Amino acid sequence: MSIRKKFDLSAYFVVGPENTKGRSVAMIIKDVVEAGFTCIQIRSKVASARELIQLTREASEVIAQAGKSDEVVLLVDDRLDVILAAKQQGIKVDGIHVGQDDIPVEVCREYLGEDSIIGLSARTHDIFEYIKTVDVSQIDYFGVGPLHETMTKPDCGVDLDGKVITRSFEEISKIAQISPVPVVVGGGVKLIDIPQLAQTGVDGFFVVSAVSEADDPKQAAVDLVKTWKLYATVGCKDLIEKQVKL
Ligand SMILES: Cc1ncc(COP(=O)(O)OP(=O)(O)O)c(N)n1
Ligand SMILES: Cc1ncsc1CCOP(=O)(O)O
Ligand SMILES: [Mg+2]
Repeated sequence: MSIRKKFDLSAYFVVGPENTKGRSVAMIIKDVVEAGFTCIQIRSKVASARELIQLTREASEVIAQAGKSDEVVLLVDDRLDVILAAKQQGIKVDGIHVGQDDIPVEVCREYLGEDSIIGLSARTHDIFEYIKTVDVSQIDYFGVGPLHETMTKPDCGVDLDGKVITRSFEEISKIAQISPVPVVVGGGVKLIDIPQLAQTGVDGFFVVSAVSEADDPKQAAVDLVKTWKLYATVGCKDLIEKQVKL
């Protein structure tokens, strides 16, 4: 079965060489894959096309070595050219994430085919109306955020007036209810946010710095996955009892 039909967005790690404090991107990806993250996105605004292809290759190998090529998806941010080159070189890459000003999703679908995953960042302005009405026929999920302002992407959530709009848990719950496709939330997400985020009904969280800048990325990733699983799968009544066991 195509991975597009059964992928899991719950724990999503976005990373590039500018995020790792000089440490190996591949080693941190190995940590998060072993910790149980389900999606990996290669994203760099500084790496060359060839560096991005190499990072994609290394990520794909790390996922394969963990025996998780059929369950952990590997996406690349923005760069359809990089994905096409990687695929031509035999690298298993599962799709692309694009934003509102990036290459259109219809073009991505045409070049990547029906088995690839395409994620789209939701528009900031009038987000509820946008999510309810935009054509989602070519996309597999929405990226929504930020939860908090973030130095990793200072322009995330900038509205028409230039101000950053962050999303409350109430707004995120509403987005989860109205969205016709799965929703993943990121931007400033830290471990402390996970219990409330998991209870909003969204399909997952995405992080960069909570893992990539941690002293111990593996432990940070384990804590995020464990906490998400705990809070996403229980009802409010069970929470007090379960919290004791955290
Ligand atoms: C999962 C996820 N959601 C949102 C984004 C942001 O993408 P975009 O709006 O294209 O901005 P850049 O990441 O390209 O700066 C993302 N990358 N991943
Ligand atoms: C890639 C991206 N897209 C929206 S916010 C963001 C960066 C989130 O980084 P962090 O988890 O460090 O706040
Ligand atoms: Mg983009």
